[in-house]
Amino acid sequence: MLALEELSVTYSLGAVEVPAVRGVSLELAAGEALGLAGESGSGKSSVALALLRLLPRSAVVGGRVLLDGEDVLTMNWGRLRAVRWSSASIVFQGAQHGLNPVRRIGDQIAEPLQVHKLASGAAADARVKELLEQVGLPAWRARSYPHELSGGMRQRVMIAMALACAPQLIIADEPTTALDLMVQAQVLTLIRQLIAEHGISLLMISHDLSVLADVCDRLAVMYAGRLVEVGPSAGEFRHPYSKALADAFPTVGDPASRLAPRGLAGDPPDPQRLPGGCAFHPRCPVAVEECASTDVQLLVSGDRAAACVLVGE
Ligand SMILES: Nc1ncnc2c1ncn2[C@@H]1O[C@H](COP(=O)(O)OP(=O)(O)OP(=O)(O)O)[C@@H](O)[C@H]1O
Repeated sequence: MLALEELSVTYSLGAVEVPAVRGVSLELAAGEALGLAGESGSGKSSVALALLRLLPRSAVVGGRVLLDGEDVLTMNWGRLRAVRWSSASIVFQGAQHGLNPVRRIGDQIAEPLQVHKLASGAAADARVKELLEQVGLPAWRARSYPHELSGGMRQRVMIAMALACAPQLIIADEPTTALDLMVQAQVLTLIRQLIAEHGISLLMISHDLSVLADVCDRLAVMYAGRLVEVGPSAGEFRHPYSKALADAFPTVGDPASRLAPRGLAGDPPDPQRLPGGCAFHPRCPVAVEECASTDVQLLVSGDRAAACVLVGE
């Protein structure tokens, strides 16, 4: 249903070029949930923004984004407007910034319905109530303003908006990062239920692999703008970076794992000064000489692909 082919994003800041995404190829089947993981600055949000063409045209320097076979990057504005919300919608990190503080919740949820001429008047009101109930909020909340809701409730409203036009794909960028742990668990359960009930595909982005593994069928791990591993959520990671990232977070449902010492030494590289060879090699606990010179591509073996000279075919 969704295919990214060699997607590349480079931000130009005057004379400075920041290569944020470097040749990312990924596929997402109908009804599948795919998690995109990586540390801050690895390029995850740039992928999400490029997907719905929410970046300046000059930033997407290469590749294709095929949604049901149609390239989002080259479609005309009319078609793009139709695709946004109704084929694919996005739930951003930090819901409080996504809602208009001076408009009632119900009016904001109804807006995509009206723009896409799917419902207006009483029919839109009825759909808003239905959507609020689907995300676990009482229908009377349609009359509330964003400041009258908690962070978790506002994130539920964002999810209701994303569902409004019954899209095939929802992109959720760190949907629970700004929430406390209890509310985070509730929102994750809600996302899981909704995608299963409505057969929606999900691209969920997070730095937290344990959260992604809890919701998604497959995981893709990014480092310095590249994919370093793609494979099923169940099963062992092969790339040393994915392993280190997985070790950096406690496992959902395993309280003992919270007590173990965790962390990943060093910092991600500056995109303007990427190390030669594998970009992870200066931090890699198992790097060999070859890693400094070999820029290895993703190698598929079984149901998993990893970009590491030590993993092999
Ligand atoms: N508008 C921009 N102009 C210039 N550089 C940018 C811009 N947006 C992102 N970058 C840079 O691109 C790289 C990738 O950023 P991006 O936000 O996509 O990563 P991320 O993995 O989503 O990180 P986070 O989890 O912190 O959002 C970073 O080096 C970032 O500083």
